[in-house]
Amino acid sequence: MTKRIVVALGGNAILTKDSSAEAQQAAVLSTAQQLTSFLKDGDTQLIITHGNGPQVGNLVLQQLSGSTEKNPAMPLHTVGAMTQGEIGFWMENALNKAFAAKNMDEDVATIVTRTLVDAHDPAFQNATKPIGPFYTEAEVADITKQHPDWDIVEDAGRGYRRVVPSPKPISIVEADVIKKMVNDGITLIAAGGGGIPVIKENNEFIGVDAVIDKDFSAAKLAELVDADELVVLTAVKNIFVNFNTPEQKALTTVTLAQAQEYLAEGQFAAGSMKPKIEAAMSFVKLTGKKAVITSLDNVTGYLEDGLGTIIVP
Ligand SMILES: Nc1ncnc2c1ncn2[C@@H]1O[C@H](COP(=O)(O)OP(=O)(O)O)[C@@H](O)[C@H]1O
Ligand SMILES: NC(=O)OP(=O)(O)O
Repeated sequence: MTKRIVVALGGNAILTKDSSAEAQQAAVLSTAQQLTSFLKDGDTQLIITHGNGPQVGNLVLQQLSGSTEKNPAMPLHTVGAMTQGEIGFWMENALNKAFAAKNMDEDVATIVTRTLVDAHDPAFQNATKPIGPFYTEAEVADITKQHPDWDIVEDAGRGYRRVVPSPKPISIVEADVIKKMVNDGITLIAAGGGGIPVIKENNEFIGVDAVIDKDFSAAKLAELVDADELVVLTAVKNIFVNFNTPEQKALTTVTLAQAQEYLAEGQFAAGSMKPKIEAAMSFVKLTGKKAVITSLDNVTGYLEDGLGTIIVP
């Protein structure tokens, strides 16, 4: 029976250290090589979604640095759309190459995707999503002078970053089109960067300035396209309780009830593992299907031996 999988790619799938186009394309190629394993059985449909935090923030900076009255900087939602094109292009090339190397004949495409959000989502009053580069404490003073309207916060001990609002996805506008395309056998890159945030007014979609968390959009997309599995690929093979302590313990199969307990205990860091587990849990709760959180380099380990953290009803 055909299986439909939505994969959410973490930051390390695209950007390691070097932000150049060459380095990001090299990272995307190595990601694509791992992803081909999902299609080995010839009976799986794959929808790939990815983050855009570093890219959208960097592109906003480039927009601002060259902006003039005749050539104004584009708003954040439109810059988000640009990153879907940018990363989708890299991913298409990489998948073509990776499939060809394995003599696999797969069509690939990217769909510029809009994600519906609530104009009254409280997230618009409280910026939480880090985008763009990291700044040192000394650089923050300078950046704040240049951009007094920006919110800048410390990001998990790694430096300071600009944060923007990150409303929760209500729906994915292109969900039905995506379903049709995967049913036609196309490996699809969709809802990149969490999707372009839009609100609906008088039957029209209007872009709003925010960056949606790709793990939440992936879960919403997986729910709307009736996916059999949601697979969140990040930098760790398993999620842990007592993470980074001597009592650290890897989680293998976890029920929703257990995951809820760990969440309530504060086992998962906000802004990193917490949104992933929340997104995974929401998919499992709403669909009764399973969600997986593991690393990119464990794709084969998961597919062949069930390794990773698997969340079940
Ligand atoms: N309880 C936990 N178990 C495993 N990893 C955790 C936990 N809490 C925080 N993390 C961190 O969360 C990271 C994943 O979040 P992040 O780097 O934001 O994801 P992304 O892959 O989407 O870029 C892991 O690499 C790990 O460093
Ligand atoms: N949009 C989004 O969630 O991007 P990152 O995963 O890169 O933060």
